Amino acid sequence: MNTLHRIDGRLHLEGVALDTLAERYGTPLYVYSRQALESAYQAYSDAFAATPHLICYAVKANSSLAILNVFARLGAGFDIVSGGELARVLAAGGDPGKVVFSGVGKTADEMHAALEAGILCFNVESVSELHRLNRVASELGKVAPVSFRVNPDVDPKTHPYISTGLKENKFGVPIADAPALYRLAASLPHLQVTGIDCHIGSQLTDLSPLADAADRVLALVDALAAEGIALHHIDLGGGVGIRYHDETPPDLAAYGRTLAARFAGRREKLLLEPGRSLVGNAGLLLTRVEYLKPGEDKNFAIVDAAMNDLMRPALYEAYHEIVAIDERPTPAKRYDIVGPICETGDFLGFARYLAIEEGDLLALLSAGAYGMSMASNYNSRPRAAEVLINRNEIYLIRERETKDSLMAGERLAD
Ligand SMILES: Cc1ncc(COP(=O)(O)O)c(C=O)c1O
Ligand SMILES: N[C@@H](CCCC[NH3+])C(=O)O
Repeated sequence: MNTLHRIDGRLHLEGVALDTLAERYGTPLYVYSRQALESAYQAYSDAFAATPHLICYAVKANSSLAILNVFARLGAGFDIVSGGELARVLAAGGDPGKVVFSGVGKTADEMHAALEAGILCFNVESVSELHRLNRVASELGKVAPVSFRVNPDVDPKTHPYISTGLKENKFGVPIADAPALYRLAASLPHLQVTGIDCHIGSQLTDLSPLADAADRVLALVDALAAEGIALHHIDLGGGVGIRYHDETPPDLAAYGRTLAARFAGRREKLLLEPGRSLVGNAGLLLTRVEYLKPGEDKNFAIVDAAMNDLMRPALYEAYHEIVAIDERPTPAKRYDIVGPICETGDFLGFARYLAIEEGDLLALLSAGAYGMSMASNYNSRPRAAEVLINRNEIYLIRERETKDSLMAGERLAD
C-alpha cells in the first residue's frame, strides 16, 4: 500500500499533508502511518499462514509505546533485549506470555522482572547466563523457560556492523556446543528447555542465508529430539531487509514458502522476530532547511534534523531517500544534506538533487526503524516529537523534549 503520495505536488502520508504537521508540531518530527504498520504485519501473517507461528516484533527497531500498542492489538508478541523494553511492552498492553528475551548481557534484575511478568522464553546466549538464570529462578521459586540462541556461522551478506550470526560475533553460542548446553540446561532444576533461537543479522536482502541458518537449526533440533530433548518452538529471528534505495528486499511470500516446506509435518511452532521490515517503511523524518550554503566544490543544505535524530547515515553510511515536501518548478541543484551538530559525520545524505529554498521542508524516508529508537541528546538537542497518522486522524504519540527534560535528573556537585 502506498501511504505516501502527492496531491497537487504536496506530499501526504495517508490523508494528511505533511506541511500541516510541521506547522502544528514543529520539526524535526517523526511521522508514522498506521496503515503501513498494519499492512506490514498483515504481509507477515499472510506469508506464514501455512505454518503455525508467532510474530515477536523486535522492540529495538521502534520502541515508542503507540507503535508497540498497534502491534499488541494485532496480536503480536515481542522480542525484547532489556528490562526497559519489557516495561515498555507491558505499558503498551503487550502480552508477557508472548515475549521472548534476547541479548548477551541480561542482568539478574532484568531476569527477575521477566520471570515475574511470566514471559514466553529467555533466549540464552552463554553458559554463564544459563547459570545466572537458574539461580534467579530458584530465588523466586520459579522455572524459567529457555531457548539457546545458537550462532550458526552463516554469512548474512549485510553490513559488518549488523551481522550477528558469524563465528566472530559476540552473539549466541556456537551451534556445535549446543547439544552439550541443552543437556546441561535440562539438568538444571529451575530451567525448562522450550525452544531454540537464531538471528543472523539485519537488513538481509538475500533469502539464502536465512534458509541456510534454518536448515542448520532444524538439523540440531532433530538431533536433540533423538536424544529425548523435545522443543516447543523454533525462533528464526528477524533480519528481513527493506528497500531504502535500490535494494531488492527478500520476498516475504517466498520466505514463507521456504519455511512452510521445512516446517510441514513438524510439531514445533515457528517464531519470528522482525523489526525493520514491520516499521522501517512506515515512518519518515520531517525536517526543515535552515540554511543553504553554496560552495566551490559542493553545496550544503543545513537542516534542523541531525545525526542525533537519525544516526544510521553517520553510523553505517546508510542511505535514506530525501524528498522535498513541496515540489518547486525551479531546476534541482546538488546538495549534501547535513545537520547542525559539530561533527563532520553529521550528514543525512550526500549529493542529492533537490529544488529547495531556505525554509523548505524535506522528508527522510524509510526512517521508521532504528530512527527514533537510536536517537540521542548529543549537542544537547531535545529529541524529536512523533506523530502517528490513521487516515485523516493525527495523534501526537510523543511530545518534543524540552530544555527541562534535557536536564532532568541532573544536579550540581557541592
Ligand atoms: C535478537 C534480534 N532479534 C531481532 C532483531 C530484528 O532485526 P531486524 O530489524 O533486522 O528484523 C534484531 C536486530 O537485528 C536482533 O538483534
Ligand atoms: N541499528 C541497525 C540495525 C541493528 C539491528 C540490531 N540487532 C540499523 O539501523 O540498521
